[in-house]
Amino acid sequence: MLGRPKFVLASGSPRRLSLLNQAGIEPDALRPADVDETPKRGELPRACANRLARAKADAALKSVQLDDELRGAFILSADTVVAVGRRILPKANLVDEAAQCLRLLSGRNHRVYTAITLVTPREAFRQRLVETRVRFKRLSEDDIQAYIGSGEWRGKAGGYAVQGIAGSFVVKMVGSYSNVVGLPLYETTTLLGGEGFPIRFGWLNATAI
Ligand SMILES: Cc1cn([C@H]2C[C@H](O)[C@@H](COP(=O)(O)OP(=O)(O)OP(=O)(O)O)O2)c(=O)[nH]c1=O
Repeated sequence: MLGRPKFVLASGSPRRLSLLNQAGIEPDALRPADVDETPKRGELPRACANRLARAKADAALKSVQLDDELRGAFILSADTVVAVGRRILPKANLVDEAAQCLRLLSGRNHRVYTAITLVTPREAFRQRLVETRVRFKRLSEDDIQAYIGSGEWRGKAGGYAVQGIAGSFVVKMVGSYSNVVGLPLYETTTLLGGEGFPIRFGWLNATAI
């Protein structure tokens, strides 16, 4: 019997790997793509997420094509963008960037977009864009400084990680939670299943606590 098709995650994000694992998918290889993630001038949030997910998939495909073990694998990439209106928030790497993001998000609604790109074994590209609306409580300057001290914002789009302390900032969320963390699990598994990748939860060992 043929084994399951190979699967490559084109991401260096530990969150994406753990979300995939949560859905019962263990990648055969990780191929993080080194792409310039700077939004283009005037680029809208959805377009930016779509473009970057596609660029990560393109880069991973090039590396997979050169690898005898992985050729013909399914490849999945993703990009998460946090936006207030048309404005794309940075992936915060500096304290000032994170503090500015949090001041902007305080007491307001924002949107989190994750684009996923799937490359099939026949090298067809499939793309999905998922949107989640999030409302934060009002954050005092003390809240912001305490959060900055946690360091949890580092490398995160919009300067926060909902899976940590910032989960308690959320007054309301409309849409997928896993999408905010970085990989929308319903859309990912549906897309993969629709392209013939076996999604069989029966194979799983239960991990929920
Ligand atoms: C909003 C939010 C983002 N994030 C993370 C998800 C992504 O890892 C990151 C956004 O950056 P991305 O550029 O989407 O991903 P990445 O550079 O971390 O990984 P790769 O390109 O290799 O796949 O922010 C959280 O972990 N929690 C959150 O609540």
